[in-house]
Amino acid sequence: MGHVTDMAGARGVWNVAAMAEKYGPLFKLQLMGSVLVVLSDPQTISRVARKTGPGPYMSKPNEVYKPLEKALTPSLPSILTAADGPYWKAVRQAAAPCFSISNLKNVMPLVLQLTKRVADRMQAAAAAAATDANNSSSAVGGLFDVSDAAKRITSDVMGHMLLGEDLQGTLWRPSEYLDLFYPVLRAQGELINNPLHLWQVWRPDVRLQKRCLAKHNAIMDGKMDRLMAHPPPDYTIAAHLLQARVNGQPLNRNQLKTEVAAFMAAGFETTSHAITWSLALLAAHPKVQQQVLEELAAQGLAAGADSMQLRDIEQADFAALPLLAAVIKESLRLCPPAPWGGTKQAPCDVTLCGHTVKKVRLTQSRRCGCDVTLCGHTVKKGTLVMMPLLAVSLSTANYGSDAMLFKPQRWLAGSKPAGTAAEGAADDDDGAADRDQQPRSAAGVGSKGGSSSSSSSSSTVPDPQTFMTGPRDCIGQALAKLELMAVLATLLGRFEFAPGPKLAQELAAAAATGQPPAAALHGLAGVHVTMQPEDGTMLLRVAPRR
Ligand code: HEM
Repeated sequence: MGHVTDMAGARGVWNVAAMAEKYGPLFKLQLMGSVLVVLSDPQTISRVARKTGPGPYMSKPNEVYKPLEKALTPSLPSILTAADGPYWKAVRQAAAPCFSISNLKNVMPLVLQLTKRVADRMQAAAAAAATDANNSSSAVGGLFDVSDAAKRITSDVMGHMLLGEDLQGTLWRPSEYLDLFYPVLRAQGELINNPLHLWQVWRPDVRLQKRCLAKHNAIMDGKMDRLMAHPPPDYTIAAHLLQARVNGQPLNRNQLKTEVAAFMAAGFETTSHAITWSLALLAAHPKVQQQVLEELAAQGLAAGADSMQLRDIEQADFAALPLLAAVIKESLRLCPPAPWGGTKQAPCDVTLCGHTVKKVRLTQSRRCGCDVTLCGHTVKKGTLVMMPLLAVSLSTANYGSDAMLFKPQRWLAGSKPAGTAAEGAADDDDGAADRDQQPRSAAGVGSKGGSSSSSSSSSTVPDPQTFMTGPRDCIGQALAKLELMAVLATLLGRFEFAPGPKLAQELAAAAATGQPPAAALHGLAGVHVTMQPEDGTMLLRVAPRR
């Protein structure tokens, strides 16, 4: 099919998505001596990821996730990377209560406070642009980096939730952690692509990455010193982790450090990109943005003639904002922050999709025991089964010929009568003629059935593949959904968002070649573990709503 490097690098996941489109919902890649099965059918993915249902449960293979452990010394497994077993279970059970509905109620005021700090900053940027005598641009509003702002909000949320610490990102104080995080993430991405990378010490980029990793390690050591000296507040994830027991023993300092780093990274990064991509997609689809505004206004959540009347969103409002929830689902579909999804390993031979995948040896020393059949194909014991979410999202078999179009109304099917204003607006924006409301084989995917126990109302339940399903699903998904709804409602009720110069240029280029706006966003994106703006920024024009 190609070279192994087709899968590596910032664009590798798009190549795998293109292969899935060409070869179907289950195909096999041979990587050196190993066989990798790639799935893009949502039902088969649910079947593989869940513990219940037909067939054996597939565990997470630690060796695949090992490069993610290299950011800290010593490199230890974390909740994110450990294979299913007593260690992972103890950490997961200890942390789970932090994401309960009752605990998240306390997080809502914090999210609002942090978002309003960002709104003040946006207001200032818009005001400065309005009074700037040198501003020759006819475009309305001030330029604002929403990617930077989103990272500041979500990292501050995690600072409080994880350690009870105010990281002051939304006060625009310098943050050593944020400055370092992206070089560290890129170093990890490089490591996944090329495990020899960190030994190539003659390369200046490798030396820089090594320095970043060492500094990141030192920051986490500092956090541990503080944690040991001053026990964190009871509501924090760290406090819960201190209660974890593995075979009767508490986590040692290095295990605790590893978990704190894993929660911090997994908790702030993905959600910040989800906010960024949602705002960028709405900037590129002004009619949908207008519909969202009308939905917010109907609930008293949008600035009108008297902006003093604007009230804060509450969790109880979420159910009355189905279009905003659908916009979030559609953004997570088109720009999944974790586009590689998850990888599992067949514990024995499994049948999937009616195909048989032969017994393999991953390494010289590991021998496989039995075969596994998936969808009628037998996947042999030891085979790695990869479930890249971007391949699920872009598959026309799953979402029809309009899979690349931003159509939030596809998630309203069944819950909204056909022909609502929202549907019309979204269709017009992408010029989509196809009004078929049902996602194809993913029709059941957005339903409550596949979501985890932490999900809230059906209107806010994203496609379960966004957060994976089963025991290794995303532990933080309820927090992520809360942040997305609260941050987006607060910002969209106050500001109008339009493309900044770079996005406008990409959109024009895409339109000139007959490509949809999502292709323009993909053109600006790169995958370094997560899908993020390749240059780290997303400049949009922001103008206060009147
Ligand atoms: C839009 C935001 C988010 C997305 C798209 C997302 C996506 C995912 C995905 C796809 C997985 C499965 C990875 C795999 O199987 O390899 C995962 C796992 C995980 N996520 Fe998230 N996540 C988000 C937000 C969060 C937040 C807010 C937190 C924590 C506060 C979090 C913490 C974790 C952890 C700890 C795991 C590993 C769970 C386990 O294996 O038991 N995530 N996430």
